[in-house]
Amino acid sequence: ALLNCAYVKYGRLYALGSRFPGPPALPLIGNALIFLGIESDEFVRRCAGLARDYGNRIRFWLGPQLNILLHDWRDVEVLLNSNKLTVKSDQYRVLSCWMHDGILLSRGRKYQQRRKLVLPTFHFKMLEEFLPCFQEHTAILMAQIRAKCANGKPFEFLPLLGLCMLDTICDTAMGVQIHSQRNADCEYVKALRSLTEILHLRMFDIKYYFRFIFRWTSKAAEAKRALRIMEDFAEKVILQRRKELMHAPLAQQSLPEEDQLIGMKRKRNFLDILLNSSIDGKPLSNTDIREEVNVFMFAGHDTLSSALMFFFYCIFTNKDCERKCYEEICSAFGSDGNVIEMKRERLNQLHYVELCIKETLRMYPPAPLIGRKAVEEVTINENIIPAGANIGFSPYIFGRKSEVYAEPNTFKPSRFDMRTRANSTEPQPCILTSFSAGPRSCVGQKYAMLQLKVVIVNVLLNFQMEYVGDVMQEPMLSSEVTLGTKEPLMFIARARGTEIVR
Ligand code: HEM
Repeated sequence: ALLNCAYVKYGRLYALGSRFPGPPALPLIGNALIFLGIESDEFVRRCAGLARDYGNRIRFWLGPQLNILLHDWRDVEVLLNSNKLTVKSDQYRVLSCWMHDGILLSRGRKYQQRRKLVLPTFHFKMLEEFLPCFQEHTAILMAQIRAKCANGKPFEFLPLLGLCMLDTICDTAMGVQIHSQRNADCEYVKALRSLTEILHLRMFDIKYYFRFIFRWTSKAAEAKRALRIMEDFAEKVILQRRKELMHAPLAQQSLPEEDQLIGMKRKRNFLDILLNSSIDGKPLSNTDIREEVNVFMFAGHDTLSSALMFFFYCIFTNKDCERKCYEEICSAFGSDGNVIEMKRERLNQLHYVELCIKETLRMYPPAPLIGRKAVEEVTINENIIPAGANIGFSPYIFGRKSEVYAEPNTFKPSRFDMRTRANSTEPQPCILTSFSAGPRSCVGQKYAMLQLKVVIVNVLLNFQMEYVGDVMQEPMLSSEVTLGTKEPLMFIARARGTEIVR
């Protein structure tokens, strides 16, 4: 009877899975050894190695779990745009202790409600209101870099960017100033860091993957403690804000709905919007709100710091691009870095900077892997994907495909310039998958673009930097939850118009 059950459950999965090429699998554990105990820098290389050895459609087994990687652009298009493939893959399950049923993980009707709820928070008027907040936290980053200029030594840029993004997302998501740029040792920041690290371990290291094993490890206690700190923090903020909003002047509450969401004069944040929202006529509970706030915190800071670090690496190692970005910024904002009037119309003029951002995201996508689960059998361009299979797609591997991007290892922002692409000989289509696409695309894309531009404008107007490392050798990448590098990327900075002190 057991064999019969196993046959019914896994027979078709196995039969259809075997049609895809992939490394030889061992009984019971499948290909789990490929990922056993690997370091984060190995992960990207192993996935890229699989794609090189077995092509655009690959399968590998993690125990009884079938995983299929798709990198043919026709498959990717179907995968990302399909309404049948919106459920996240099993790997995301480890995030559920933190995100619970928030927009990132939820599915079905709940997901549709959440997406509808969250979208207005990214309305362009709302984003415009965030500009002073972006600028305020970036000004502290400028002071930090200035301090690095003074001692003239190479410094690691990523931690500075990370704390700046953390301060900003906390402020825009919850309206709270945690001042992590001034005090990186605060309990909340440490908890967030430790949790993100453990979650990545859990996603890919088989030692931590299964809950019944993980719960006995020291990491489980560490994660539990970090989660408690963060949940308590968010809960306190929500309660406090709920109380404040209850006492908000009546005049504000009688504003038309659109204005209530985005038009109020005082500084607003995502939390306020969620507190004013309802689903099926019922206001959201504290738990519902906490789930969404957690998603923002998770999705909205490491992605941005990774993108910024690679952006600066790309342009400081491509001096011509740096010069063009600088000139464009000067023509929109003037050349005085001390008096920057941050306006959306000006940021919109930064066409070349935007091309450089896109090109950076192609070469170094902050979210290097995206996963979906086939809950029912689906056909993608004549290939049948069995129900129960995880389908993975890596924007990193895809971004380096020569069939899609000519000279994929060269930083060439013009490839995204639709104004010149009409006469281009480059392969079509030139798509950017770093924010995903289709029904589960990144809702924070516009927020991200604005925030990136604000930091870039400030840094380029105030500083010139040099990358301290071998310009001819691409850095070795590592994949934690977001893409990073094995060795830190070091830079020397000097205030514009002065000499580098060595
Ligand atoms: C450069 C920065 C960013 C990149 C590259 C990025 C990339 C992505 C990607 C690839 C996904 C799809 C994940 C998946 O399908 O599993 C995603 C989803 C998401 N992102 Fe972003 N993101 C960025 C910034 C942000 C920011 C700043 C926020 C919020 C403030 C945000 C909020 C979200 C949310 C809520 C989702 C879930 C959407 C859904 O499932 O419907 N992201 N992001």
